[in-house]
Amino acid sequence: MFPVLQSLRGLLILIQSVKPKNTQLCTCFFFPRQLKTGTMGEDSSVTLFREYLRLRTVHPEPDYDAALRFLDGIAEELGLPIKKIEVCPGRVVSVMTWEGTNPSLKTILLNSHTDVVPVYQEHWKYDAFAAVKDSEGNIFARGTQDMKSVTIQYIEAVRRLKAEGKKLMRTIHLMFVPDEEVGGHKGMETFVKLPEFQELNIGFALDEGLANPGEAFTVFYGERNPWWITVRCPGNPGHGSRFVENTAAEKLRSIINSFLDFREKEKGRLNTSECFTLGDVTTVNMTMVKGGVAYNVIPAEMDVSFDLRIPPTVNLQVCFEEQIKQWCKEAGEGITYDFAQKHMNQNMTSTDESDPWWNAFSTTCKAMNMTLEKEIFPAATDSRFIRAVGLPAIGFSPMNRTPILLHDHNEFLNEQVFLKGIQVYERLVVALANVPAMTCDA
Ligand code: MET
Ligand SMILES: [Zn+2]
Ligand SMILES: [Zn+2]
Repeated sequence: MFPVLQSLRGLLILIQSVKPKNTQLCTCFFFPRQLKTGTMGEDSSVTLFREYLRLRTVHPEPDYDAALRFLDGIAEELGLPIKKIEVCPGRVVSVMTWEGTNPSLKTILLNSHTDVVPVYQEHWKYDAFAAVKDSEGNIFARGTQDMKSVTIQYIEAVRRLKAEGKKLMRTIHLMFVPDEEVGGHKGMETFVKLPEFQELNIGFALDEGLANPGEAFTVFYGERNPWWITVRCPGNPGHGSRFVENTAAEKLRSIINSFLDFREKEKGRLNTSECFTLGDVTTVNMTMVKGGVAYNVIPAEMDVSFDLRIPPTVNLQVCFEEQIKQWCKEAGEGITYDFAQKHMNQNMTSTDESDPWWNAFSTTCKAMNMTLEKEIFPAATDSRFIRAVGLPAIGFSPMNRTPILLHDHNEFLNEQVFLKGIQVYERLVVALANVPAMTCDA
């Protein structure tokens, strides 16, 4: 071996060993990000993605300041203005804007949330915030699928279009929102009601979707409604050695049975119908139980919580809540319930070929030989608040040939899939921004 090369390698190993594990060398001080190649021949978009994955915007205490600084840096690189709106104390929405040639037209929103859900680190192959890339190009980190990939893909698509000197007709807003993973109360739910949201003059929105393990890409035109409910069962207390009447536990059992019997029925409906996906049935999961103070004291109250996800086609107020009331009545006296989430809006976005937004979206995908599978989103995203104010929104994360691993251990995304997604957005952004003026623009 040439001694020079050998010592260069030695130097690199030395640098690698003194820097914190898995942090980036190149983007920090060796090469500016604009270069096509980042770390060790890696595409600079991938390097940026990995850098973003390392920010610990994880609940219960997300480092939102780190994300805000990161996004500020990007806005500066891209030469785009960035606006910050503090919707609640410590909860800031940032909006980066690329103005179109006709700024009076309705705009296109590219939305993404900056927070991620917690991890069980002991179940991960690698540090969940190290963004390790294995020999197959799979990048492991919390947020690779949900949804830091999409954030960086939007950014990189816009960066490339700008670099090509493209001018788009409609204005593009890239929006970065906190707290999606905890219900959006201090994020999108509040923001859509503010004048600053109105001022964005949005005509159509893209937000997150899900990976598809096959060749196709899944797109979501509606969502199930999340209902998070706690049922409180009061009862007579007493000594643990007696047959006390009317106990909390007996009521609790009845409630649990009612909810879980319904769960079985819905599971059966999903499994027996070929044309149903998860978004077409109601899921019920018992997620928390509380009550009791000692082995030999019959408790005065026992509470149980459920996570329900209800398809937009179910009559929520009349049928569903009545059903819950009935179950409570059957279970005994004094049972009450309250909601931590009770989304009622059931707006869906048109996927009719005559709809100009959908037409632009779907024909662009077709032109790229992509197959689309249209579904109802089984969980919940910030799209529900966008649709609730009457705007069309499509949930889409360009990840095919990828197992669905959001919120799971060892969440990953392959770098080739990630890179392909940037090209997809490049085409989609152009198509959507150039949808001709229509009646809603007036
Ligand atoms: C119901 S709040 C949404 C939080 C998360 N996105 C979920 O679907 O669970
Ligand atoms: Zn998400
Ligand atoms: Zn999520």
